[in-house]
Amino acid sequence: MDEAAAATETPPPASSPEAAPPPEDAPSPQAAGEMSPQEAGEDCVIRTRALTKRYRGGQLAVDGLDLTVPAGSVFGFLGPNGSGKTTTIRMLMGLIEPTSGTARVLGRPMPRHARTVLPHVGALIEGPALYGFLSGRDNLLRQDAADPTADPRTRRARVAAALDRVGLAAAAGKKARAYSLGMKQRLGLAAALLQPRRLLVLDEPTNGLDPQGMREIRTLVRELASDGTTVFLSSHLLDEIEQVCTHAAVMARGRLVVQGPVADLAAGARGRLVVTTPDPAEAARVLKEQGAGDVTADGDRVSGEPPERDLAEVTAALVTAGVRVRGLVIERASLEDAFVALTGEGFDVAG
Ligand SMILES: Nc1ncnc2c1ncn2[C@@H]1O[C@H](COP(=O)(O)OP(=O)(O)OP(=O)(O)O)[C@@H](O)[C@H]1O
Repeated sequence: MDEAAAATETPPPASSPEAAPPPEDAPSPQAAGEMSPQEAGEDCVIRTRALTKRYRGGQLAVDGLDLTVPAGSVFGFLGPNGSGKTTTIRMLMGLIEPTSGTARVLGRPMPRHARTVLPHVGALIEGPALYGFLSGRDNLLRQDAADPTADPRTRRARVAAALDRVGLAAAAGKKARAYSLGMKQRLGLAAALLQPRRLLVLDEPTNGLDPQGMREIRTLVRELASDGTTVFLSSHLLDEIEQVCTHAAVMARGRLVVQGPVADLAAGARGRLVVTTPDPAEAARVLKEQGAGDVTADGDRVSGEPPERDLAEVTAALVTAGVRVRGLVIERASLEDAFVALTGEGFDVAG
């Protein structure tokens, strides 16, 4: 934990107000192997090439990552614990240096352009740093005061608006140590929203929250995205990504497994044929005979990989064999199915 522990978790504020970085990078001396602005793509909010991080202890945490996050997307960065998500986010935010490869955020190379990029990025990384003895409002006032790009004249109004946005207006005067975990997460989000942002980077924003708290954060993420902010959100929860994200990248053991629109990723995996019947043993036999793969029976539910042939034939074969069919459907593949199909392993690795 040496290097990361030494780094601040909150991105360093810029030391002088600077204009929004244009997507086309100003001509600047570029290191060999760095992307040209054209390559970076104007509509990409985050783009990495062969991004790699090996920690001092020798752990290869991120291995040759090529990530492309389109502008306006809610991008889910998905992977089991230890797959390299936080390490990637730390590199994107300029908190740690990559071992090799490049990362561009808002069209600019990081960490070199951190001072111009970070004022346009709201980040919530590994839980917000809060002063327990201060109220939620005072925490935000203090954070805003530490940001040289923030206008002090509008500070109170912006803090009030951010608290309102995350549903903490009524609890604004309460000491942060009395906040629930969900309220602390929301306060962290409010801190990320003190200024208009082009990109929000949220590392496991629903971690440790109860289902209600998770729903609230998800709703908030959707609202923020509908305002045009690109949201990059890491999670180890597949259904969370399916519910809230337009795009996703799947990581496993430091490597990118797949990325793209969520609908396409799930469609890449075939659904399962599910037969509901009081005759599961006979149904399983017929399904296997008809070419279904990986047939399993659970109570009155028999499922398998759909065979190539017409389902009408499968249904007829079941009926001919005397199987009483109550239902026969193809269940839509989930992102989890896609993950399992792509990696050949379950999702709860090292959970
Ligand atoms: N500071 C560090 N020093 C050495 N190894 C580290 C450090 N931080 C993380 N690692 C290792 O790098 C790998 C990737 O960790 P990382 O935290 O990036 O994964 P993650 O996908 O974010 O997982 P989690 O959800 O558990 O945070 C893990 O094997 C982890 O043990």
